[in-house]
Amino acid sequence: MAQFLARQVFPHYGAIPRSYFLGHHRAGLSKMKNMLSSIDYVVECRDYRAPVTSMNPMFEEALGNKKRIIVYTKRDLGAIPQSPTQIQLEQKVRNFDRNSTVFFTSSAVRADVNKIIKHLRNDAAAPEKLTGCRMMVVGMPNVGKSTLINHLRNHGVGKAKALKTGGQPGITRKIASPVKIIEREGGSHTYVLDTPGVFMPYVPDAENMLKLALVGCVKDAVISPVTLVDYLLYQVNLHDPLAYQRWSEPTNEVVPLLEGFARHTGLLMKGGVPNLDSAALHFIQKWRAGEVGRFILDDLDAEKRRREDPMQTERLSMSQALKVERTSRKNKPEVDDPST
Ligand SMILES: Nc1nc2c(ncn2[C@@H]2O[C@H](COP(=O)(O)OP(=O)(O)OP(=O)(O)O)[C@@H](O)[C@H]2O)c(=O)[nH]1
Repeated sequence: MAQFLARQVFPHYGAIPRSYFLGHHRAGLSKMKNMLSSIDYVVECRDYRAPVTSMNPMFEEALGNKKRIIVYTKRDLGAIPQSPTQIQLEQKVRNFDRNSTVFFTSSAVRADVNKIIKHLRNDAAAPEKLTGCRMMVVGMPNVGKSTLINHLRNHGVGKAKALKTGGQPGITRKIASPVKIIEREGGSHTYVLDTPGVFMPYVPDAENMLKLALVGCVKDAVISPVTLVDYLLYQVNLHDPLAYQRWSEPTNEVVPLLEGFARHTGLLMKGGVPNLDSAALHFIQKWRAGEVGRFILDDLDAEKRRREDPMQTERLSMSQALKVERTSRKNKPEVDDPST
């Protein structure tokens, strides 16, 4: 067989929607801002598999200078534990966030969650306040905020799950009641509020929209699953073209890959025709479960170069982003909220 050459550029960015800013995102963000005066501490969650792209600049503006930690969730899905790749990429991410305290967690790994509890025991105390310390967990939809709070509560005060979690974005729609995660003698306990995931009003770069959809920040119905798998295939091939060898030999063509996958997994329609949409959704789920390679979607070296170039560092401000979103809504039929 001729040597396989992976695509170095993804060629299909054409018709990707750039917005997924739903009513409960807007309302959640505004409520967070209004509540800020009663909040002592912010935990910002980002997805480990898209550490740069899953950072929502809206939070920078909305949450101001509150004391904060950053937690990169779903660590188990972004690299092999303890591998040199994991160590290197975490170092690079830490370098981006030099002024913040940063954690990388797999919710199921006790040691990861305990490190956060240990830090918060010292750092998130408010002994002068009768109400204790009130923290808010924020982040893009589906990054694992509620799951993290459930684990903090379990490891912190030994109590069972308090919040509903799920594989699609939008499970938490309103700011929840405070959940106690640390108990202290004298009553200055630490409480956490869960918040609805908030997407950005406008994503200028179509590739970032594909990354956010792949990691699950966007509902699966918003972008065609075959397009998403095509982008995923481009990414998998850059990392390890043998990661899908159970279903296909290395290829840059999404349709033969999905046909092979559908045949192996029985996703066939009448007459044995492969069901490509269904195969695409299942293939994405396999990747999200860590079964098609564990790697991150962001190119951290390119991001470093971008940050070092002062001409490129400018980001859209909140009002600019909202303006672009309003204009694109006027020009196009609005993206429905498929979850309502
Ligand atoms: N593999 C893995 N899955 C995780 C981890 N943390 C969360 N998840 C899964 O990610 C999905 C989303 O988790 P949630 O806690 O509901 O996410 P959320 O940020 O609260 O979501 P919204 O309600 O949309 O704001 C669930 O299926 C979790 O089981 C993790 O560290 N590793």
